[in-house]
Amino acid sequence: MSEPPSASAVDSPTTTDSAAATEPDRDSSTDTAAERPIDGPPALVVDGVSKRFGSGEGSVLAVDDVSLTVERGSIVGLLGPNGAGKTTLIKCALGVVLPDTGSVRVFGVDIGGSGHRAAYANVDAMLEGARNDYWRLTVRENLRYFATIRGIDPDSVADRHDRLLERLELVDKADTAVRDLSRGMKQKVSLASVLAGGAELVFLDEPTLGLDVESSRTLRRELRRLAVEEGLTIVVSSHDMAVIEDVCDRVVMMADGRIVADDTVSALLSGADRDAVRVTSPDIDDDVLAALRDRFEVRSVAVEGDRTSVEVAAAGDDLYALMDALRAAGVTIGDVRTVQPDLEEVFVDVTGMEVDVSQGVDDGGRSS
Ligand SMILES: Nc1ncnc2c1ncn2[C@@H]1O[C@H](COP(=O)(O)OP(=O)(O)OP(=O)(O)O)[C@@H](O)[C@H]1O
Repeated sequence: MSEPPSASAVDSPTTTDSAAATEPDRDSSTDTAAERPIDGPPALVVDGVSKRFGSGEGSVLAVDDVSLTVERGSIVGLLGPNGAGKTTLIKCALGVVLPDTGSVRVFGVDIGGSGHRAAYANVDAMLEGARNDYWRLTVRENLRYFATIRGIDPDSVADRHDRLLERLELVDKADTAVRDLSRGMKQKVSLASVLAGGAELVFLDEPTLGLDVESSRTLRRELRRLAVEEGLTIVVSSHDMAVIEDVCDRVVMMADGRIVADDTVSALLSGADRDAVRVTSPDIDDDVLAALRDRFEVRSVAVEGDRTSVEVAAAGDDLYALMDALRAAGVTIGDVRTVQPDLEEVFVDVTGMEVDVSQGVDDGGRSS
């Protein structure tokens, strides 16, 4: 049977009682989302967490003294190149990996303390895409199953499940076995399953992996709605900049196990030193490009038919100098546009690394 393990069953060398992450006992100290007041401590407080794998020379410091607070009802994006420590940090926050130092509090409860089961009553995760679906069960049965293992009578949340199916455009597939769905559909079922039990804090690792453009848009819309209308707190790790830019209130960038930037999307974009213009003309040949490269920072060149576009870092006086240089070279300017920085460029600036395009992000033709 092709029934992959649930997110709670992620292998790790050092684990706590991993079942606590997604299959908590509903003891008297836990309450349901509806019962818990909206005010209260932050959804997540990570304080000075470090995690090293292995020992001696070959060891890896995956997370290096990271502190982070995530307010209730916010969506925080976790960005970083491969190996930056994102997944390890999430696993530390989930209690699936034990940090070497530091503490994690979930809705005010220290997960290292005796209350860890209570802490996890309202946390769930989608790690590694569609792996937490039960493929022999139908879509609706999956939702009922995941509500049940969180200690919730599935009949009592049937309306919520109907809404989720509707919002994620899964109504037509509600009675279809998950194994018969496309990869993208399975991905959406995974998300619905994570949300089915009413967890108040969810960690989503690459939630749009394998989704087509339309499905990705639907999912992003639903994530925002869940945060804004239902107060869900979401920590999303993705290489897909569109997801991060679209849905996140705030972005935390990691590199080499450390946080290297932590701000709102707009603040990160406006702080980027990225003033540039893109000039398009049929007259930009190799000689013109060489002359431009001598005097300016040429960011990219793209050739389309008989027209060449060149993106040059230029603002203020540099912009006048650029225009003068183009005129002197006999270039007829067909089109000039200012280029707004995007999150991908901020990411490259901050981490000094390229986004891994194999993980679903293309470079928008900038890599010529
Ligand atoms: N179980 C483990 N045993 C040994 N090393 C590990 C383990 N898990 C992660 N690492 C190492 O820790 C570092 C951080 O890995 P992690 O998976 O947290 O990064 P990431 O930012 O999530 O990367 P990606 O974007 O590729 O998923 C890497 O060098 C990785 O090889």
